[in-house]
Amino acid sequence: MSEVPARTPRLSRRRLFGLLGGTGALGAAAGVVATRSMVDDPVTSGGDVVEFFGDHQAGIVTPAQDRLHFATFDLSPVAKRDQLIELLTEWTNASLRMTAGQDVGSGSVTGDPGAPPDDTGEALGLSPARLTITVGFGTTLFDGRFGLADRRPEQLADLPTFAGDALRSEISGGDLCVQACSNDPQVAVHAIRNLARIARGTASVRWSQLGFGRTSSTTTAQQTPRNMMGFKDGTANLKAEDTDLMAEHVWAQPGDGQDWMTGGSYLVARRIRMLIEPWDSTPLTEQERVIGRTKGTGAPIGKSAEFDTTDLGRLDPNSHVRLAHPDNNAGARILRRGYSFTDGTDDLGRLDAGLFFLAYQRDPRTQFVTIQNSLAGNNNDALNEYLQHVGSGLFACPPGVKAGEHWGQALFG
Ligand SMILES: C=CC1=C(C)c2cc3[nH]c(cc4nc(cc5[nH]c(cc1n2)c(C)c5CCC(=O)O)C(CCC(=O)O)=C4C)c(C)c3C=C
Ligand SMILES: [Fe+2]
Repeated sequence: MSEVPARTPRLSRRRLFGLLGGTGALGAAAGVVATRSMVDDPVTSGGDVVEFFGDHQAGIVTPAQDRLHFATFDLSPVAKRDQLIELLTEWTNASLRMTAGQDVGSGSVTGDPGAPPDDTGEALGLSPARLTITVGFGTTLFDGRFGLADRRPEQLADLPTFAGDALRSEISGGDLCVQACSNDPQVAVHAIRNLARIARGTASVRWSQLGFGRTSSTTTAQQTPRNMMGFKDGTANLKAEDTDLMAEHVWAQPGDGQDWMTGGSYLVARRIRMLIEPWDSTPLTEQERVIGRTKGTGAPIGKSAEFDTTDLGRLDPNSHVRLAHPDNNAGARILRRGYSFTDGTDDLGRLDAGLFFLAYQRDPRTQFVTIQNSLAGNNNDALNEYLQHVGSGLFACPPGVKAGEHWGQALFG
Protein backbone atom coordinates (compact mmCIF):
# COMPACT_ATOMS: atom_id res chain seq x y z
CA MET A 1 0.00 0.00 0.00
CA SER A 2 2.68 2.49 0.93
CA GLU A 3 6.38 2.98 0.89
CA VAL A 4 8.42 1.01 3.39
CA PRO A 5 9.70 3.39 6.07
CA ALA A 6 13.43 3.95 5.52
CA ARG A 7 15.29 3.82 8.83
CA THR A 8 18.78 3.62 7.33
CA PRO A 9 20.60 6.76 6.21
CA ARG A 10 20.85 6.62 2.44
CA LEU A 11 21.95 10.13 1.50
CA SER A 12 25.27 10.46 -0.30
CA ARG A 13 27.47 13.42 0.61
CA ARG A 14 27.74 14.38 -3.05
CA ARG A 15 23.97 14.42 -3.43
CA LEU A 16 23.57 16.51 -0.31
CA PHE A 17 26.15 19.07 -1.47
CA GLY A 18 24.30 19.28 -4.75
CA LEU A 19 20.95 19.77 -3.07
CA LEU A 20 22.06 22.48 -0.71
CA GLY A 21 24.33 24.49 -3.05
CA GLY A 22 26.12 27.71 -2.08
CA THR A 23 29.00 28.19 0.32
CA GLY A 24 26.89 28.56 3.46
CA ALA A 25 25.17 25.38 2.56
CA LEU A 26 28.50 23.65 2.08
CA GLY A 27 29.39 24.47 5.63
CA ALA A 28 26.02 23.23 6.72
CA ALA A 29 26.48 20.04 4.74
CA ALA A 30 29.75 19.42 6.51
CA GLY A 31 27.69 19.38 9.68
CA VAL A 32 25.88 16.35 8.36
CA VAL A 33 29.07 14.39 8.37
CA ALA A 34 29.72 15.49 11.91
CA THR A 35 26.24 14.75 13.22
CA ARG A 36 24.86 11.81 11.24
CA SER A 37 26.65 8.76 9.92
CA MET A 38 25.82 8.74 6.22
CA VAL A 39 26.06 5.64 4.09
CA ASP A 40 26.37 5.96 0.32
CA ASP A 41 23.90 3.86 -1.59
CA PRO A 42 24.27 4.32 -5.35
CA VAL A 43 20.81 2.96 -6.05
CA THR A 44 18.75 5.03 -3.67
CA SER A 45 21.10 7.96 -3.17
CA GLY A 46 19.16 11.15 -2.67
CA GLY A 47 15.81 9.38 -2.72
CA ASP A 48 15.14 10.10 0.94
CA VAL A 49 15.44 13.88 0.60
CA VAL A 50 12.74 16.18 -0.71
CA GLU A 51 14.09 19.51 -1.98
CA PHE A 52 13.31 22.28 0.51
CA PHE A 53 13.61 25.30 -1.80
CA GLY A 54 11.22 25.97 -4.68
CA ASP A 55 8.40 28.09 -6.06
CA HIS A 56 5.93 26.22 -3.85
CA GLN A 57 6.39 24.78 -0.37
CA ALA A 58 7.22 21.08 -0.23
CA GLY A 59 4.57 18.88 1.37
CA ILE A 60 1.67 19.96 -0.83
CA VAL A 61 2.04 18.22 -4.18
CA THR A 62 4.94 16.11 -2.86
CA PRO A 63 3.90 12.44 -3.08
CA ALA A 64 2.12 11.92 0.24
CA GLN A 65 4.43 10.30 2.79
CA ASP A 66 3.10 7.69 5.19
CA ARG A 67 3.26 9.61 8.49
CA LEU A 68 2.20 12.99 9.80
CA HIS A 69 2.80 15.19 12.80
CA PHE A 70 0.72 18.35 12.50
CA ALA A 71 0.82 21.14 15.08
CA THR A 72 -0.60 24.60 15.48
CA PHE A 73 1.04 27.33 17.55
CA ASP A 74 -0.17 30.46 19.28
CA LEU A 75 2.12 33.47 19.61
CA SER A 76 2.79 34.64 23.14
CA PRO A 77 0.57 37.57 24.20
CA VAL A 78 3.71 39.71 24.52
CA ALA A 79 5.32 38.64 21.24
CA LYS A 80 6.12 41.45 18.80
CA ARG A 81 6.37 41.52 15.00
CA ASP A 82 10.21 41.28 15.11
CA GLN A 83 10.01 38.14 17.21
CA LEU A 84 7.57 36.59 14.75
CA ILE A 85 10.00 37.30 11.89
CA GLU A 86 12.89 35.92 13.94
CA LEU A 87 10.89 32.78 14.69
CA LEU A 88 10.10 32.22 11.01
CA THR A 89 13.77 32.75 10.15
CA GLU A 90 14.92 30.23 12.77
CA TRP A 91 12.24 27.74 11.70
CA THR A 92 13.36 28.07 8.08
CA ASN A 93 17.00 27.43 8.95
CA ALA A 94 16.20 24.47 11.18
CA SER A 95 13.79 22.97 8.64
CA LEU A 96 16.32 23.29 5.82
CA ARG A 97 18.70 21.24 7.95
CA MET A 98 16.20 18.65 9.17
CA THR A 99 14.74 17.97 5.72
CA ALA A 100 18.31 17.39 4.46
CA GLY A 101 18.92 14.86 7.23
CA GLN A 102 20.93 17.15 9.47
CA ASP A 103 20.62 17.96 13.14
CA VAL A 104 19.40 21.39 14.16
CA GLY A 105 22.07 24.01 14.95
CA SER A 106 25.27 22.61 16.42
CA GLY A 107 23.71 19.18 16.73
CA SER A 108 22.60 16.79 19.41
CA VAL A 109 26.03 15.58 20.55
CA THR A 110 28.55 17.92 18.92
CA GLY A 111 27.84 21.28 20.55
CA ASP A 112 28.99 22.74 23.85
CA PRO A 113 28.71 19.87 26.37
CA GLY A 114 28.05 22.41 29.11
CA ALA A 115 24.80 23.51 27.44
CA PRO A 116 21.62 21.73 26.40
CA PRO A 117 22.13 20.40 22.85
CA ASP A 118 20.62 22.41 19.99
CA ASP A 119 18.93 19.24 18.70
CA THR A 120 16.94 16.81 20.82
CA GLY A 121 18.71 13.85 19.23
CA GLU A 122 16.06 11.23 18.50
CA ALA A 123 16.62 11.49 14.74
CA LEU A 124 20.37 10.95 15.05
CA GLY A 125 21.34 8.24 12.57
CA LEU A 126 17.96 8.24 10.86
CA SER A 127 17.31 9.10 7.25
CA PRO A 128 14.97 12.08 6.75
CA ALA A 129 12.69 9.56 5.00
CA ARG A 130 11.36 12.26 2.64
CA LEU A 131 10.62 14.70 5.46
CA THR A 132 8.75 17.82 4.37
CA ILE A 133 7.84 20.72 6.63
CA THR A 134 5.06 23.03 5.48
CA VAL A 135 4.09 26.22 7.30
CA GLY A 136 0.80 28.14 7.32
CA PHE A 137 -0.59 31.35 8.84
CA GLY A 138 -3.91 31.17 10.70
CA THR A 139 -6.68 33.74 10.54
CA THR A 140 -5.77 35.08 14.00
CA LEU A 141 -2.28 36.09 12.86
CA PHE A 142 -3.95 38.93 10.95
CA ASP A 143 -5.89 40.35 13.90
CA GLY A 144 -3.68 43.43 14.23
CA ARG A 145 -1.13 42.30 16.83
CA PHE A 146 1.65 42.14 14.24
CA GLY A 147 0.63 44.95 11.89
CA LEU A 148 -0.70 42.43 9.39
CA ALA A 149 -4.42 43.28 9.38
CA ASP A 150 -4.28 44.85 5.93
CA ARG A 151 -2.29 41.90 4.53
CA ARG A 152 -5.01 39.35 5.27
CA PRO A 153 -6.10 37.61 2.05
CA GLU A 154 -9.85 37.68 1.43
CA GLN A 155 -9.57 33.94 0.74
CA LEU A 156 -8.63 33.50 4.42
CA ALA A 157 -12.20 34.19 5.54
CA ASP A 158 -13.25 32.38 8.73
CA LEU A 159 -14.96 29.10 7.90
CA PRO A 160 -18.71 29.16 8.56
CA THR A 161 -20.26 26.81 11.08
CA PHE A 162 -21.53 23.80 9.17
CA ALA A 163 -24.60 21.80 10.16
CA GLY A 164 -23.58 19.05 12.58
CA ASP A 165 -20.21 20.59 13.55
CA ALA A 166 -19.08 19.58 17.04
CA LEU A 167 -15.89 21.61 17.07
CA ARG A 168 -13.75 21.85 20.20
CA SER A 169 -11.76 25.08 20.53
CA GLU A 170 -8.80 23.32 22.19
CA ILE A 171 -8.20 21.31 18.99
CA SER A 172 -9.08 24.08 16.54
CA GLY A 173 -7.40 27.21 15.17
CA GLY A 174 -3.93 28.55 15.86
CA ASP A 175 -1.81 31.52 14.76
CA LEU A 176 0.60 29.27 12.85
CA CYS A 177 0.54 25.67 11.65
CA VAL A 178 3.29 23.25 10.78
CA GLN A 179 2.68 20.07 8.82
CA ALA A 180 5.58 17.60 9.09
CA CYS A 181 5.32 14.53 6.86
CA SER A 182 7.83 11.70 6.60
CA ASN A 183 7.92 7.99 5.96
CA ASP A 184 9.42 7.62 9.45
CA PRO A 185 7.15 8.66 12.35
CA GLN A 186 10.11 9.42 14.60
CA VAL A 187 11.48 11.89 12.06
CA ALA A 188 8.12 13.71 11.77
CA VAL A 189 7.77 13.92 15.57
CA HIS A 190 11.39 15.07 15.91
CA ALA A 191 10.72 17.92 13.46
CA ILE A 192 7.72 19.30 15.35
CA ARG A 193 9.41 18.82 18.72
CA ASN A 194 12.47 20.80 17.64
CA LEU A 195 10.42 23.60 16.06
CA ALA A 196 8.39 23.82 19.27
CA ARG A 197 11.61 24.02 21.23
CA ILE A 198 12.95 26.81 19.03
CA ALA A 199 9.67 28.68 19.49
CA ARG A 200 9.82 28.61 23.28
CA GLY A 201 9.23 32.10 24.69
CA THR A 202 7.69 33.34 21.44
CA ALA A 203 5.03 30.74 20.57
CA SER A 204 3.69 27.54 22.09
CA VAL A 205 1.87 24.51 20.73
CA ARG A 206 -1.90 24.95 20.81
CA TRP A 207 -2.72 21.41 19.66
CA SER A 208 -1.14 18.70 17.59
CA GLN A 209 -2.20 15.61 15.70
CA LEU A 210 -0.38 12.44 14.72
CA GLY A 211 -1.44 10.65 11.54
CA PHE A 212 -0.58 7.40 9.81
CA GLY A 213 -1.49 5.65 6.59
CA ARG A 214 -1.94 8.57 4.19
CA THR A 215 -5.56 8.61 3.05
CA SER A 216 -4.93 10.13 -0.34
CA SER A 217 -2.62 9.63 -3.24
CA THR A 218 -1.35 12.90 -4.67
CA THR A 219 0.44 11.49 -7.72
CA THR A 220 -0.56 8.94 -10.35
CA ALA A 221 2.45 6.81 -9.36
CA GLN A 222 1.01 6.09 -5.91
CA GLN A 223 -1.48 3.33 -5.17
CA THR A 224 -4.72 4.53 -3.63
CA PRO A 225 -4.61 3.78 0.12
CA ARG A 226 -7.57 2.73 2.29
CA ASN A 227 -9.02 4.79 5.10
CA MET A 228 -10.23 3.53 8.50
CA MET A 229 -13.61 2.65 6.97
CA GLY A 230 -11.83 0.22 4.68
CA PHE A 231 -12.50 2.14 1.45
CA LYS A 232 -9.95 3.32 -1.09
CA ASP A 233 -9.58 7.05 -0.49
CA GLY A 234 -8.08 9.48 -2.97
CA THR A 235 -9.10 7.85 -6.25
CA ALA A 236 -10.61 11.02 -7.75
CA ASN A 237 -8.11 13.34 -6.03
CA LEU A 238 -6.22 15.99 -7.97
CA LYS A 239 -2.83 14.60 -8.99
CA ALA A 240 0.47 16.53 -8.98
CA GLU A 241 1.25 15.61 -12.58
CA ASP A 242 -1.69 17.66 -13.79
CA THR A 243 -0.01 21.02 -13.49
CA ASP A 244 -2.83 22.87 -15.26
CA LEU A 245 -5.33 21.63 -12.67
CA MET A 246 -2.87 22.55 -9.90
CA ALA A 247 -2.69 26.11 -11.22
CA GLU A 248 -6.46 26.28 -11.52
CA HIS A 249 -7.40 24.71 -8.18
CA VAL A 250 -4.40 24.67 -5.78
CA TRP A 251 -1.93 27.53 -6.25
CA ALA A 252 -2.75 31.18 -5.56
CA GLN A 253 -2.21 33.07 -8.82
CA PRO A 254 -1.06 36.63 -9.59
CA GLY A 255 -4.10 38.87 -9.32
CA ASP A 256 -5.85 36.65 -6.77
CA GLY A 257 -5.51 39.37 -4.14
CA GLN A 258 -2.57 39.59 -1.75
CA ASP A 259 0.61 39.35 -3.86
CA TRP A 260 2.59 37.80 -1.02
CA MET A 261 0.47 34.65 -1.37
CA THR A 262 1.18 34.09 -5.10
CA GLY A 263 2.46 30.51 -5.40
CA GLY A 264 1.02 29.63 -2.01
CA SER A 265 -2.09 27.64 -1.13
CA TYR A 266 -4.85 27.61 1.50
CA LEU A 267 -5.05 24.66 3.87
CA VAL A 268 -8.23 23.42 5.54
CA ALA A 269 -7.62 20.96 8.39
CA ARG A 270 -10.52 19.05 9.98
CA ARG A 271 -10.26 16.38 12.65
CA ILE A 272 -13.14 14.09 11.67
CA ARG A 273 -13.98 11.36 14.13
CA MET A 274 -15.44 8.18 12.65
CA LEU A 275 -18.08 6.35 14.62
CA ILE A 276 -16.28 3.11 13.98
CA GLU A 277 -18.51 0.68 15.90
CA PRO A 278 -21.79 1.60 14.11
CA TRP A 279 -19.91 1.55 10.80
CA ASP A 280 -18.57 -1.94 11.53
CA SER A 281 -22.18 -3.10 12.16
CA THR A 282 -23.35 -1.81 8.77
CA PRO A 283 -23.88 -4.31 5.90
CA LEU A 284 -21.44 -4.10 3.00
CA THR A 285 -24.04 -3.03 0.42
CA GLU A 286 -25.17 -0.21 2.69
CA GLN A 287 -21.54 0.91 3.25
CA GLU A 288 -21.11 0.99 -0.55
CA ARG A 289 -24.35 2.94 -1.03
CA VAL A 290 -23.20 5.49 1.55
CA ILE A 291 -19.81 6.03 -0.11
CA GLY A 292 -20.95 5.58 -3.73
CA ARG A 293 -18.11 3.21 -4.61
CA THR A 294 -17.50 -0.52 -4.19
CA LYS A 295 -15.30 -1.50 -1.27
CA GLY A 296 -13.14 -4.11 -3.04
CA THR A 297 -12.01 -2.42 -6.24
CA GLY A 298 -12.95 1.16 -5.40
CA ALA A 299 -14.92 1.39 -8.66
CA PRO A 300 -17.88 3.77 -8.80
CA ILE A 301 -21.21 2.01 -8.22
CA GLY A 302 -22.27 0.36 -11.51
CA LYS A 303 -18.71 0.33 -12.92
CA SER A 304 -16.00 -2.32 -12.75
CA ALA A 305 -12.61 -0.62 -12.31
CA GLU A 306 -11.32 1.97 -9.84
CA PHE A 307 -10.63 4.75 -12.33
CA ASP A 308 -13.78 4.28 -14.45
CA THR A 309 -15.75 7.50 -14.85
CA THR A 310 -18.41 7.99 -12.20
CA ASP A 311 -21.97 7.83 -13.54
CA LEU A 312 -23.64 10.08 -10.96
CA GLY A 313 -27.10 8.91 -12.05
CA ARG A 314 -26.34 5.42 -10.75
CA LEU A 315 -25.37 6.64 -7.27
CA ASP A 316 -27.70 7.15 -4.34
CA PRO A 317 -28.59 10.88 -4.19
CA ASN A 318 -27.16 11.06 -0.65
CA SER A 319 -23.97 9.15 -1.33
CA HIS A 320 -20.73 10.86 -0.33
CA VAL A 321 -19.14 10.73 -3.77
CA ARG A 322 -22.21 12.09 -5.55
CA LEU A 323 -22.49 15.06 -3.18
CA ALA A 324 -18.74 15.79 -3.16
CA HIS A 325 -18.39 15.49 -6.95
CA PRO A 326 -17.38 18.66 -8.86
CA ASP A 327 -20.57 18.41 -10.98
CA ASN A 328 -22.57 18.98 -7.79
CA ASN A 329 -20.33 21.83 -6.58
CA ALA A 330 -19.92 24.29 -9.46
CA GLY A 331 -16.74 22.52 -10.54
CA ALA A 332 -15.02 22.88 -7.15
CA ARG A 333 -12.01 20.59 -6.66
CA ILE A 334 -9.46 20.30 -3.83
CA LEU A 335 -6.14 18.54 -3.25
CA ARG A 336 -6.81 16.10 -0.41
CA ARG A 337 -3.74 15.11 1.63
CA GLY A 338 -5.14 13.69 4.87
CA TYR A 339 -4.12 10.91 7.27
CA SER A 340 -5.84 8.31 9.42
CA PHE A 341 -5.58 8.65 13.17
CA THR A 342 -6.36 6.60 16.23
CA ASP A 343 -5.86 7.99 19.70
CA GLY A 344 -6.73 4.82 21.63
CA THR A 345 -10.20 4.33 23.06
CA ASP A 346 -12.54 6.81 24.73
CA ASP A 347 -14.10 6.49 28.20
CA LEU A 348 -16.90 4.37 26.73
CA GLY A 349 -14.45 1.91 25.20
CA ARG A 350 -15.04 3.13 21.65
CA LEU A 351 -12.14 3.54 19.25
CA ASP A 352 -11.20 7.21 19.01
CA ALA A 353 -10.28 7.09 15.35
CA GLY A 354 -10.97 8.84 12.10
CA LEU A 355 -9.63 10.98 9.33
CA PHE A 356 -7.42 13.98 9.85
CA PHE A 357 -8.63 15.72 6.72
CA LEU A 358 -6.15 18.08 5.06
CA ALA A 359 -7.04 19.84 1.81
CA TYR A 360 -5.11 22.44 -0.18
CA GLN A 361 -6.83 24.86 -2.52
CA ARG A 362 -6.71 28.27 -4.16
CA ASP A 363 -9.82 29.70 -2.49
CA PRO A 364 -11.56 27.90 0.41
CA ARG A 365 -14.68 30.05 -0.01
CA THR A 366 -15.49 28.51 -3.38
CA GLN A 367 -13.84 25.13 -2.83
CA PHE A 368 -13.92 23.53 0.65
CA VAL A 369 -16.85 25.62 1.86
CA THR A 370 -18.93 24.86 -1.25
CA ILE A 371 -18.27 21.12 -1.01
CA GLN A 372 -18.75 20.93 2.77
CA ASN A 373 -22.04 22.82 2.47
CA SER A 374 -23.20 20.07 0.09
CA LEU A 375 -22.10 17.35 2.50
CA ALA A 376 -23.05 18.77 5.90
CA GLY A 377 -26.34 18.14 7.66
CA ASN A 378 -28.52 15.14 8.34
CA ASN A 379 -30.37 15.26 5.04
CA ASN A 380 -27.26 15.43 2.88
CA ASP A 381 -24.23 13.12 3.02
CA ALA A 382 -25.30 9.64 4.20
CA LEU A 383 -21.80 9.34 5.68
CA ASN A 384 -22.65 11.95 8.33
CA GLU A 385 -24.40 9.27 10.39
CA TYR A 386 -20.93 7.83 11.01
CA LEU A 387 -18.91 11.07 11.40
CA GLN A 388 -18.32 13.99 13.70
CA HIS A 389 -16.19 17.03 12.82
CA VAL A 390 -14.44 17.85 16.13
CA GLY A 391 -11.47 20.04 15.14
CA SER A 392 -10.89 22.66 12.47
CA GLY A 393 -8.29 25.08 11.14
CA LEU A 394 -7.75 27.35 8.17
CA PHE A 395 -4.28 28.50 7.15
CA ALA A 396 -2.63 30.54 4.39
CA CYS A 397 0.48 28.60 3.36
CA PRO A 398 2.87 31.06 1.70
CA PRO A 399 4.85 30.23 -1.45
CA GLY A 400 8.09 28.31 -1.38
CA VAL A 401 11.34 29.62 0.03
CA LYS A 402 14.38 30.70 -1.97
CA ALA A 403 17.96 30.41 -0.63
CA GLY A 404 18.62 33.19 1.88
CA GLU A 405 14.92 33.86 2.52
CA HIS A 406 12.60 32.81 5.31
CA TRP A 407 9.06 31.49 5.23
CA GLY A 408 6.56 34.25 4.48
CA GLN A 409 9.27 36.85 3.75
CA ALA A 410 7.06 38.73 1.26
CA LEU A 411 4.32 39.10 3.90
CA PHE A 412 6.55 41.35 5.96
CA GLY A 413 8.11 43.30 3.06
C1 LIG B 1 -15.39 18.85 2.16
C2 LIG B 1 -14.67 17.93 1.62
C3 LIG B 1 -14.64 16.51 2.04
C4 LIG B 1 -14.69 15.96 3.31
C5 LIG B 1 -14.80 16.69 4.63
C6 LIG B 1 -14.60 14.56 3.16
C7 LIG B 1 -14.61 13.63 4.21
C8 LIG B 1 -14.49 12.24 4.06
N1 LIG B 1 -14.34 11.53 2.89
C9 LIG B 1 -14.26 10.19 3.15
C10 LIG B 1 -14.12 9.14 2.22
C11 LIG B 1 -14.11 9.27 0.83
N2 LIG B 1 -14.19 10.43 0.12
C12 LIG B 1 -14.18 10.15 -1.23
C13 LIG B 1 -14.25 11.08 -2.26
C14 LIG B 1 -14.28 12.47 -2.09
N3 LIG B 1 -14.38 13.18 -0.92
C15 LIG B 1 -14.35 14.52 -1.18
C16 LIG B 1 -14.43 15.57 -0.26
C17 LIG B 1 -14.52 15.43 1.13
N4 LIG B 1 -14.49 14.28 1.85
C18 LIG B 1 -14.22 14.67 -2.59
C19 LIG B 1 -14.12 16.00 -3.31
C20 LIG B 1 -14.20 13.41 -3.15
C21 LIG B 1 -14.10 13.07 -4.63
C22 LIG B 1 -15.45 13.06 -5.27
C23 LIG B 1 -15.36 12.71 -6.75
O1 LIG B 1 -14.99 13.60 -7.54
O2 LIG B 1 -15.62 11.56 -7.11
C24 LIG B 1 -14.07 8.73 -1.39
C25 LIG B 1 -14.07 7.99 -2.72
C26 LIG B 1 -12.71 7.79 -3.29
C27 LIG B 1 -12.04 9.05 -3.74
O3 LIG B 1 -12.27 9.54 -4.83
O4 LIG B 1 -11.25 9.59 -2.96
C28 LIG B 1 -14.04 8.18 -0.12
C29 LIG B 1 -13.93 6.72 0.25
C30 LIG B 1 -14.34 10.04 4.55
C31 LIG B 1 -14.30 8.71 5.26
C32 LIG B 1 -14.50 11.30 5.11
C33 LIG B 1 -14.60 11.72 6.52
C34 LIG B 1 -14.13 11.04 7.53
FE1 LIG C 1 -14.50 12.33 1.00
